[in-house]
Amino acid sequence: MDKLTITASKPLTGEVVISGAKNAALPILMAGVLAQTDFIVSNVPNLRDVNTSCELLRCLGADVEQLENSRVRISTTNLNEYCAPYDLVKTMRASILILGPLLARYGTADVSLPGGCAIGARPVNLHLHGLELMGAKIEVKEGYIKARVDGRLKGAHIFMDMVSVGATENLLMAASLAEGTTVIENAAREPEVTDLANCLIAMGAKISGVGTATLTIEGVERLSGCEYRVMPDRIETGSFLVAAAVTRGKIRCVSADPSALEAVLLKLEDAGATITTGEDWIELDMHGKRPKAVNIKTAPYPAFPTDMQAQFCVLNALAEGTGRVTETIFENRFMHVPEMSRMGANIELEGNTCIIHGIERLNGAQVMATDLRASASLVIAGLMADGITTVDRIYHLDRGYEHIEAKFQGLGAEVIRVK
Ligand SMILES: CC(=O)N[C@H]1[C@@H](OP(=O)(O)OP(=O)(O)OC[C@H]2O[C@@H](n3ccc(=O)[nH]c3=O)[C@H](O)[C@@H]2O)O[C@H](CO)[C@@H](O)[C@@H]1O
Ligand SMILES: C=C(OP(=O)(O)O)C(=O)O
Repeated sequence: MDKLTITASKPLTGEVVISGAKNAALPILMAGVLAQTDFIVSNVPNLRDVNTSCELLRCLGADVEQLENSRVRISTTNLNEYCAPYDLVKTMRASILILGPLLARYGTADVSLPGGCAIGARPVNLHLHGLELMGAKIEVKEGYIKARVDGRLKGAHIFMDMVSVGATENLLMAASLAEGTTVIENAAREPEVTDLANCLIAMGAKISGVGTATLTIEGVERLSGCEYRVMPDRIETGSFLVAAAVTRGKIRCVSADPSALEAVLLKLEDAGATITTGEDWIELDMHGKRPKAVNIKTAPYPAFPTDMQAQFCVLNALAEGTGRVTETIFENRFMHVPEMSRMGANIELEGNTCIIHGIERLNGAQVMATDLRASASLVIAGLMADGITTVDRIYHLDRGYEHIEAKFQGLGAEVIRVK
């Protein structure tokens, strides 16, 4: 199994090109099921989860070509299966996003229940409840969600009890082909939801309120393919910016979107960084100084993203002062803490809050993580650790970071993949 070795680094410097966003690309690929003509998605990152999504679409009978230049072409002409099997769903939770599109277009969908994962239980009740309000008959049998509807789904008024990115995306896709108007209240406003909505609009969907907590969808009878470019990955961007901050460096992220990252950029400024932005780039300069500790509380967008929590734990572990990090989205998203402690970090965990007392440097160690952002945080920690850090089980990283070692190398770090 591949590993990454990380050597203590000089301040990171230079430019890094940001890839398309995993968390936007996956729902957009699933939306391919809704399109009656060829659909081309560009700026698709080359990631394990993208390959799994293409595999899932192929398993339904869709023709999927992964083209040069980060493009994927999807044709549903031969789609004739309506089941997302356990073997694929268990490797990628985003598979649940096939449920809404399959049901809306074909009236039938069997999707394996995803179950929990390292970061928490991750239930799907809001997805199912919304689809039931739209007229679907759903039963859970033998580990599968079996959803059926006679004719088309019907527009409905849906109030989400909690802000859920995945449920908002599933219901948005389903409502696009439903009969009548659907209103989704307390919808997630994450930029990836907005990117999906813009893609659906480009396919012919009628959606208003995009980017707000109330989405109104007037269902249409058919959606056609289009060519759609996935937004830049705000979490990849944030991860590189934190790496530059902890190494006291100066980097520029290009092909990025500063508008999607405001909460993170403000915290980096609080930590002492100078942030400069252009339309599609972000520059961070730490002026060779140690970051100052910052307090973080994760919450739905536009608040601080849970997907950046682990990276900011590392920032605080190396900062001047004490920072509190509170996780409110997932009940178990501190898998990086024991591993960081093994590297010498001074962290106390109290319920859903970490109290982190910064130290000057960590110690290299053999570490592993059981989720994606925890793994990324350990790579960043390794850059400011004396000796060598080895990060095991990097298949998690390969789910979400394209060419991670090459990108770090381009910024002057010694991050090497060992086969
Ligand atoms: C709001 C939020 O920050 N969502 C994050 C979540 O999206 P993802 O779509 O995976 O998860 P949700 O947004 O649906 O989950 C948000 C919260 O709602 C709960 N829930 C969700 C669905 C449901 O049917 N019932 C239910 O109770 C979840 O347990 C969780 O506590 O993980 C992704 C991967 O880390 C992140 O990119 C998203 O930013
Ligand atoms: C946990 C993540 O992804 P997933 O929902 O695919 O597990 C993530 O993107 O940080």
